Amino acid sequence: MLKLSKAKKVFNPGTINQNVALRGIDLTLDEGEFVTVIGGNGAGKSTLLNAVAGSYGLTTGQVIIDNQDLTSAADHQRANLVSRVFQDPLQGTAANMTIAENLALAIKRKAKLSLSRGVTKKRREKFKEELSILELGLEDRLDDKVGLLSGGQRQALTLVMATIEEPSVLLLDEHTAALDPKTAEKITKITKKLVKQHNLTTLMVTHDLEQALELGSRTIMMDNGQIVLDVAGEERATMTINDLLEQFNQASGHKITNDRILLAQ
Ligand SMILES: Nc1ncnc2c1ncn2[C@@H]1O[C@H](COP(=O)(O)OP(=O)(O)OP(=O)(O)O)[C@@H](O)[C@H]1O
Repeated sequence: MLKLSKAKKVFNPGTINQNVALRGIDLTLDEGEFVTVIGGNGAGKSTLLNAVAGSYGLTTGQVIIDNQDLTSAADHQRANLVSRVFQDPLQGTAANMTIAENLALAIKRKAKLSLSRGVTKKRREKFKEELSILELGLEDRLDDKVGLLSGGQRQALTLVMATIEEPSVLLLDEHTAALDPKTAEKITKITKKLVKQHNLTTLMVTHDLEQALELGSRTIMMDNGQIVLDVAGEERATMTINDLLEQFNQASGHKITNDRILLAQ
């Protein structure tokens, strides 16, 4: 469960560069709920994820995960609860380590075991099992260096690393944006499978409106540091991209300005 309560973030307060990035966000994700987040440039999407991850503190308001108030906890203190996958497929994995060693590191973060103890026979079986979900054949390449993998394979591995220990909250930060369309589609499918398999509470920022409606069960749109639209259920299930853009225009009073969304249309 994730709950943001009256979350406000002001950058450079009291200076000429003061910028209110979040204007009192109230957002609750139930256990296992998968919410997609869209919005224009500078709407506050990254700031929202950063606030959950603890990359920086909120100016006011609260972040609650599994009924624990983590508002003042730093990112390393939230590492056991929050996993995040970034846009760059090279960011989440260590190129000069093997697939098995990378996965062992992901487990070690929680188990506090040494790396050598991390790659046990039993764990190799678990890694194989997890990797087979991807249907990329990585389960047969446990001892290959990650640097040998393609961008898409690395992002798929990053997703397994982020989900294998079943974090309380999974944050996906435009994690398919840097991939070619075909690979992005594969990673989208893998995301769906892994989130379902582990029943993860997930918040995903995307500029791909089709993906925003395809994944998860609820979509929120942000504008100027606020949630201006929150759709789920039957309404969302029958929604087209045009409907979504139209509703955004009505709710925000202007057309969406996001270079990447516009390029993708
Ligand atoms: N570290 C920072 N210092 C000062 N201002 C910041 C900082 N990070 C973000 N901002 C400002 O906060 C606002 C929200 O930014 P944020 O990056 O969250 O938007 P976004 O919705 O992710 O946009 P985009 O889609 O363009 O990446 C913007 O006005 C941005 O300039």
